[in-house]
Amino acid sequence: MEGSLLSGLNSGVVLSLIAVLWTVVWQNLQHLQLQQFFGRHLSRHARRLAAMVDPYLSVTIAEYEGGRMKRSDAYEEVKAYLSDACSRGVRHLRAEGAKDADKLVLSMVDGEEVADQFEGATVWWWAYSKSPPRNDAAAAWWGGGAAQEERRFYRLFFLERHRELVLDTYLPRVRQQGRAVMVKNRQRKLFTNISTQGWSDGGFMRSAWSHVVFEHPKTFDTLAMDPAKKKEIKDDLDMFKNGKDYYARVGKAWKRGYLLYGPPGTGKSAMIAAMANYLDYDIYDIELTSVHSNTDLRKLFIETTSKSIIVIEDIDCSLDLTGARKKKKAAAEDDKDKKDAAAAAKAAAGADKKDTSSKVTLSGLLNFIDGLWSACGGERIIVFTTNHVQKLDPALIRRGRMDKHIEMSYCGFEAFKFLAKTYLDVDAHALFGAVGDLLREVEMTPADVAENLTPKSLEDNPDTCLAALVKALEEAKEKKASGGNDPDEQEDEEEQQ
Ligand SMILES: Nc1ncnc2c1ncn2[C@@H]1O[C@H](COP(=O)(O)OP(=O)(O)OP(=O)(O)O)[C@@H](O)[C@H]1O
Ligand SMILES: [Mg+2]
Repeated sequence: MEGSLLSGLNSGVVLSLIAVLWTVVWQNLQHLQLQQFFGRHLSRHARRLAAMVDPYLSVTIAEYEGGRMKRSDAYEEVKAYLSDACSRGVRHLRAEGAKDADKLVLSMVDGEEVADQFEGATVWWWAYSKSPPRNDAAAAWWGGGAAQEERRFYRLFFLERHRELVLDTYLPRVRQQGRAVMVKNRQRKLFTNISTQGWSDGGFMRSAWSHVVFEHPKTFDTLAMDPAKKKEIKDDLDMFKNGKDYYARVGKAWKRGYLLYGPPGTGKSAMIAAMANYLDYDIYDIELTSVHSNTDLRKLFIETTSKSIIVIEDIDCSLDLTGARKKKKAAAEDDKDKKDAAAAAKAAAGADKKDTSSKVTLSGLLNFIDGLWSACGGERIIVFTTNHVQKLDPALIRRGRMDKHIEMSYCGFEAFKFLAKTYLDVDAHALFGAVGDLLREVEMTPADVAENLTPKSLEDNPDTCLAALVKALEEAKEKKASGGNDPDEQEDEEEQQ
């Protein structure tokens, strides 16, 4: 018994060695471009030979599935599972940061192998990668265009007599445990899209997104807004998060659109951060101006993972349908800053160029939100923000696409009281009445109120901070009375002419 196990193990190691050698030989053949000459015959014979002597089976799990469109969940799960298993037996490891700042998540580097035990059976995991081919014909087969990146794989070897155990019990267990490890080590991420300029030239990026760890401190507890409105939003988010069965029952894709609109500084971006922290989701922040076609936009979408918030900020400024406004705004700003008409013309020309290079259209965007592709994955929230809701195409913001419209408005008395509590730790004060009256007369954003309430020196206290706010509000009121114009309104007026 022991002998057969030993011989089993030995032949396992020998066969793995043969597999490794074969890969090296194969890669070199490719390298020498003799692959077409020998490759097909050799690989067929080798496979036949292996089938005669090999009592082992293998399962290969590739990093990408569906061509190169989607990262494989199974691959990530196996990687996470092995990160627990492999720190024991592997000599060469790759390390990534973990949720706990002192810890590292380890995985095998390519070419490493690790054995695992399961209900008396031994299996071996082997990590390897394939380099992109160097001739054009093979490159086209590889993934369309001149693919630049390696492909990574895990291959599992096991004895034929363990086929059922491994396929029916072990592999599902690996995926399950992998998911648990992923949750344990999960750091929330803030993704942004890489410019897609290179894609259409035939190049290929490993991922369309780059990311940093998401560590925004804003939560609903520190977001000043009407408590009733805040509760409504939190309830809506809870319903969404726990709504898997509901969405399946009514036959809708598990996603929800939010439109946040309001003047600058009213907390739209802050609200997105609070939503992500509340739901424990990742954020994908799409910069539409660096997406060059509808196809690229779709690719971006497919690469997002579930449990995420997809954000397009200032949607009115990024789409073709408001291109004219953008040019006018750029020109106006330049005029104001530099008093230089030539520079303004140049800026407008620059805006022109940008518009022609970005081919994302309204219909592309609509498709992105609720086309057939949008149903893949699930559990995604899409958020648009804008300062000018009235300029958006009604098709874009109709219910079903943007299900919930949230107005982020100027600071009201309730929001002020909240900010006073957060910033100064006061619930009541003699100046509250004056602030309340002034807030009814003048519009001030929560960002400005918060700034006035922030202590500026060690001598500052609630009295001085509140007095500073009252002063700022009075100044704003005087300005309003003397006819000071809001630049946004001015711009709107210009446009209407
Ligand atoms: N309601 C609020 N409660 C607490 N802080 C707020 C609130 N609104 C704004 N702030 C603070 O003001 C600053 C600016 O807010 P934010 O960036 O969210 O505004 P915005 O609406 O996204 O503006 P823009 O339209 O210019 O992008 C942030 O530091 C934010 O924390
Ligand atoms: Mg913002």
